[in-house]
Amino acid sequence: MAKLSVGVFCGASKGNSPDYLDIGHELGRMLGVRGHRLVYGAGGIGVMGAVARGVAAEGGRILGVIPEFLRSREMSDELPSQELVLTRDLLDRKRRMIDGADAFIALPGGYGTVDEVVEVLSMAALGLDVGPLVLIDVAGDWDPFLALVEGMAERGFVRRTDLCHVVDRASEAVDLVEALVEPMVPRARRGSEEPMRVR
Ligand SMILES: C/C(=C\CNc1ncnc2c1ncn2[C@@H]1O[C@H](COP(=O)(O)O)[C@@H](O)[C@H]1O)CO
Repeated sequence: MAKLSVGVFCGASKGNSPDYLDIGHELGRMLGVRGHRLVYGAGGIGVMGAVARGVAAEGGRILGVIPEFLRSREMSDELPSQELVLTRDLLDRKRRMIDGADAFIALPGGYGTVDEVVEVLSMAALGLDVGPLVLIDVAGDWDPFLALVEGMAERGFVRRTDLCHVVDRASEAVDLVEALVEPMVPRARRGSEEPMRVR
């Protein structure tokens, strides 16, 4: 199996149940064990931090991408060692993460997570070059979002409602991205900024 760069979108908050941090950490561990590189928003807090620490616990590789203005707010003391790209703003971060990943896994989160998920879905809907997207559902988290998409389709505003996959376990998500990316030619890495190492 080729080693992938997997973009993970998830909350900078920890949610209202320990399950969110647990599944984030488990996802990170799975990525590390399978030798995939985590591409994420460089957070040391919330579910983002749990995913990164999971990867680090298995000695995995991490690329963090964060706008300068979020560094002090989201990078925290518990941030594991990683390569870091600093971006001008959130839009630049999103572009860099999407261009730098072969596939995407989204855990529950807030506005930032939904923004990133919608970006990938709308790119796929337009036929642009973007990796497959798998959503991990912990407690019905994605149901309202999926209902919104179904509703838009029923009203004739969305043509495809099959542009992402939903699973409820970290291992299923990793299995699925491996299966979805394997038949494809790996995407060319874009972006020219040299990452710096932190910690
Ligand atoms: C403000 C802009 C766009 C819409 N909002 C966001 N876009 C991208 N990233 C965001 C946005 N709001 C928060 N974030 C960051 O995403 C990460 C996860 O956030 P969550 O809300 O906890 O899911 C975290 O790093 C947030 O800071 C203009 O481009």
